[in-house]
Amino acid sequence: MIKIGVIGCGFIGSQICMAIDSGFIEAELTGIFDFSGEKVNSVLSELKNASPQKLNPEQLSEICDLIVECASQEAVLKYAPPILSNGCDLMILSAGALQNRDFYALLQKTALQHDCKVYIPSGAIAGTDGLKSAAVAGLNSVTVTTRKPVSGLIGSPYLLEKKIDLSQIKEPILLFEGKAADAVVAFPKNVNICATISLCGIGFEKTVVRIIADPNIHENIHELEVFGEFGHMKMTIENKPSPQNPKTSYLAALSTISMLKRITNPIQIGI
Ligand SMILES: NC(=O)C1=CN([C@@H]2O[C@H](COP(=O)(O)OP(=O)(O)OC[C@H]3O[C@@H](n4cnc5c(N)ncnc54)[C@H](O)[C@@H]3O)[C@@H](O)[C@H]2O)C=CC1
Ligand SMILES: O=C([O-])CC(=O)C(=O)O
Repeated sequence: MIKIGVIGCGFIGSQICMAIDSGFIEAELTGIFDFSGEKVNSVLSELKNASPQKLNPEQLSEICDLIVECASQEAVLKYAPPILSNGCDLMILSAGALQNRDFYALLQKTALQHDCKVYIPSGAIAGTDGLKSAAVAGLNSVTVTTRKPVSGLIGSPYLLEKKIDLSQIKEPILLFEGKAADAVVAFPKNVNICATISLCGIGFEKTVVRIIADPNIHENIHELEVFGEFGHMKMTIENKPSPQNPKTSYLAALSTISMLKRITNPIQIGI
């Protein structure tokens, strides 16, 4: 059975641990890590079957086949290179960290050298299958429009830096319009999907991102619009936010669980 380690015991991490614990993902939950001991203990207290060790990321990578990062972009920057250097596969949720070209190249080189893989689930967006296929023939434009309730945006570096107070807004506001490379830095906990879309399509410099704060919605709504040689694609997804972390959509955890099921199954369906 594949040995899995989890970094980050928040919403997504706890959902993965539960899915392994229940047997829905056929794997061994070998170890977990979070810089909050409270979060680690909270996950441990909910497990019925698995008994993962509390280990740091380097220790995890010595005994696991695959580590799932569901912590933060900083965690990816710090832990991904040593994990891959230990020959351990890595699944990345905080995909915005990959906007740095040198870092992306380092991960690619390290993974190749140590014969391991980096997996990026589709997360809170849909349409990555069609986008990847379409990219083969060439794309003209890719635009992501993200609309979130105010509670899902509060605390973002962009709002703090620009001193934008959303608490009293009554109508939707366009907060950001620009390239994905800047969006994932300005809103590191909100638009990791834009990194995933950039990597599937035309890259961080050409992917256009719009971020709207909408006080009248309760869902995280993402629209993807693509033009290319294949034709035109338009996709809208209305995600329920997780009750534990309003920034994160429930679908992000489900997509990670689905990808882990795929990896642990010898029969592969879809691209
Ligand atoms: N790719 C995608 O589509 C999506 C990606 N995300 C990203 O996935 C990650 C996890 O999301 P959630 O589970 O909702 O977050 P969360 O905030 O519920 O949990 C994150 C956990 O990681 C821990 N953590 C943060 N930085 C750490 C570090 N450097 N070392 C150790 N522990 C650390 C925190 O203490 C917390 O317990 C976030 O970065 C989030 O932005 C979220 C939604 C969609
Ligand atoms: O969960 C979502 O709707 C999107 C999100 O936070 C991210 O991409 O970082």
